[in-house]
Amino acid sequence: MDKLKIEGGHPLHGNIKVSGAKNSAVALIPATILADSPTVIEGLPEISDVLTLKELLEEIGGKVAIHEGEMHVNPEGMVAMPIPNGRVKKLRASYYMMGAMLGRFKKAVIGLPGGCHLGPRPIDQHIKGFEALGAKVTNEQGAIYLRADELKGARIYLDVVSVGATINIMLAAVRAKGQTIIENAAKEPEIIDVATLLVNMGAKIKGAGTNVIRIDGVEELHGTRHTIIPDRIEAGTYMILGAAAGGGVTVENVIPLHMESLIAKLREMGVPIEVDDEDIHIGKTDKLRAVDIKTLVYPGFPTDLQQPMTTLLTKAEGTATITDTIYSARFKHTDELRRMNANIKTEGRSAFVYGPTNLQGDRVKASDLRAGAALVIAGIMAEGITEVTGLEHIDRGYSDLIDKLTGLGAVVWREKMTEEELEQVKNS
Ligand SMILES: CC(=O)N[C@H]1[C@@H](OP(=O)(O)OP(=O)(O)OC[C@H]2O[C@@H](n3ccc(=O)[nH]c3=O)[C@H](O)[C@@H]2O)O[C@H](CO)[C@@H](O)[C@@H]1O
Ligand SMILES: C=C(OP(=O)(O)O)C(=O)O
Repeated sequence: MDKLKIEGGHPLHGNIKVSGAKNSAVALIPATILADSPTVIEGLPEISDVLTLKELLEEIGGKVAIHEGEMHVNPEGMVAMPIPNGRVKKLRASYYMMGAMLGRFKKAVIGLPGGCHLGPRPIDQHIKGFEALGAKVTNEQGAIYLRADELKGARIYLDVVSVGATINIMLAAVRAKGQTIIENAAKEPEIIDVATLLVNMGAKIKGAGTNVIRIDGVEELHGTRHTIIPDRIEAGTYMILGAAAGGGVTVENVIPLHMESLIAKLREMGVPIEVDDEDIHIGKTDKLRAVDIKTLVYPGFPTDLQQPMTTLLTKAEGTATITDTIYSARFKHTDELRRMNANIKTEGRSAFVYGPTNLQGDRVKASDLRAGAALVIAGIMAEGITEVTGLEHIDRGYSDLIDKLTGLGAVVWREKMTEEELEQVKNS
């Protein structure tokens, strides 16, 4: 196992290019199961979630190759094999195998999904949707069994706005008989990306990106070629990094419309920002103002950027209140930031950051993916050396992290952990 070492205090400048979106990729890859002929997905990020999903497709008989950021999936040999816990536990998005397999085979057996520990992550709305389409869903010894004689379109109202449930129901409904209407659907850009792939495969979907999605089921889908959208959370992470340690950072390969809530908050803090067609330039700032953040469903402020933003707010003048309305327990990063000299209190679903403070390098542990991003930014801002463990979380979502950061002038490298350190991590 590796740890990340960061020598803080070096100002960053230059250009950094965003990769394809993790939260699209993890749904697009299972979606390839629904076609009867090969699909190519272009612009994939080099992250462990993509590799785990490749293995899951192979487990059910798919032929999958990745070459220069392109994934070629031949679904012809796929069968409705049960997928036990092992790999499924490594990521949350393995739940998209449920919708995709149900859509193609009308049955699936899948272990319960894993992913970041952010407090409770129920999948009741996914199951409600599958049942409305005619599937019988049971939970037997830690695995979900889904079976349907046939899937029939239905009107499904989501009790909570959920990205995962919206996509999963869409995956199952595209090959159901008749029309499905998803009401109170999530509107995230990743949903539009998945719908675009499905439509290019021959599906009939209207309204993706609004809160009502209409799907007219079709008998079969064919393979296609699809380019994934840029990762708005990776882009946001580097914009925040630019504001934290930048002497002028340009984030390339961005869809600026996806970044509006973050751009507004950074400007409110006093960060100079210039927006071009596909690039966002973060100017140099010496003084930042504290702002309040409330995470909301898209187009509100994304929960996935709440943790990196907490780090930036340690540098801002005044008190910032951060409220996570999506994941109430997404605050494990604050314990680690406190070790680095941040002044943060948490209460219920809010954190209060009292700034400015100068962060000091320390040994810290990433408890989840975006906590990892928050700690990497903290290490770059801090005085001295920071060591970050828990890299398996960061590797799930940040493509070429070290090369990208070094390209901006950061001093960051990976080192093997000693036996003693491994023992400490095991016991912590
Ligand atoms: C793989 C993927 O795309 N993950 C993203 C997805 O996660 P995830 O799919 O877990 O998030 P959802 O959008 O589905 O969930 C949003 C909220 O609804 C709740 N809920 C969800 C489903 C359900 O059946 N019942 C229920 O109560 C959740 O607990 C959460 O409070 O959206 C989150 C919110 O943007 C992001 O942090 C994750 O990065
Ligand atoms: C929480 C995240 O991922 P996942 O839902 O895959 O755990 C994330 O991308 O921030």
